[in-house]
Amino acid sequence: MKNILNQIVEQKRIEVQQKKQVQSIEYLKQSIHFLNPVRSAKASVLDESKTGIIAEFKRKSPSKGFINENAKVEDVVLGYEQFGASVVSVLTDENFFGGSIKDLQQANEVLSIPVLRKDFIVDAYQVYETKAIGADLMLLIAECLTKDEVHDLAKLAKEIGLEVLLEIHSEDQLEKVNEYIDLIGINNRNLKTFEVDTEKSKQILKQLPEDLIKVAESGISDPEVVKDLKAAGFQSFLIGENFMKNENPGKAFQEFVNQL
Ligand SMILES: O=C(O)c1ccccc1NCC(=O)[C@H](O)[C@H](O)COP(=O)(O)O
Repeated sequence: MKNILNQIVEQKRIEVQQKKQVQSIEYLKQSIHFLNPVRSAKASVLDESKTGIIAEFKRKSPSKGFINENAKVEDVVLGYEQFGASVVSVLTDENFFGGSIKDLQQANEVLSIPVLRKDFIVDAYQVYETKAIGADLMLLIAECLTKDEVHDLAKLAKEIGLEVLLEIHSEDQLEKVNEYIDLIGINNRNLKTFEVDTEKSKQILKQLPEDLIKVAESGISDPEVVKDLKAAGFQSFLIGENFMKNENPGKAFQEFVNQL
């Protein structure tokens, strides 16, 4: 049986082919020449006046269904920034996460901190698109890409001025790390069972390359876990649902940060 990631990627490939019919890759390439340089996520995570948290705007998910369907992007992300988020992550996948490119553009317009495009990138077209919509960094998921694909997509991203977060689910995926990766994330969520185990991040931590920013991802809902992961050596924490499940995610973020 296909796991959820296989299903998402299959759908994503169809989507990308459809997009190419509407707007050519050549058009996208031309449209990125006049864009501003990126706001560095690496620098923002290392900035000690901030929390190291990558706070996510997430309307729904395959594991939880609707979390906060009608949340207003600007209100949420400005709350995140005001109370010390280092980066804001915006899901742009529509089918499985209820996100959109418009959500990312709206976030980008009001934020000073870097914006991560959270999607399932499998084609160079999406890398140009990520730059064209104004994101500062993009996610690559090792589980759904070959070593060569990770290399080529990350290299292209760097050439056009994007930073790259590579997400891994297990130690054997570390062989896909290359010189174009800026941040490495360990996803605590098992994509077959949706169970989260925040201890998983710690188990792989010691084997991560020294020079990369280390991000613990998914299932974090307790400030004590952040403290523990920080003491273990993580510099950054990607958190979505725990904030988004509240009516006022920005306020939930503030209360969480006050406990750190
Ligand atoms: O969130 C899911 O259910 C999910 C399912 C399949 C693939 C990816 C999924 N999530 C993407 C993410 O990486 C999370 O949104 C992110 O790490 C934040 O996680 P959380 O704090 O648990 O919302």
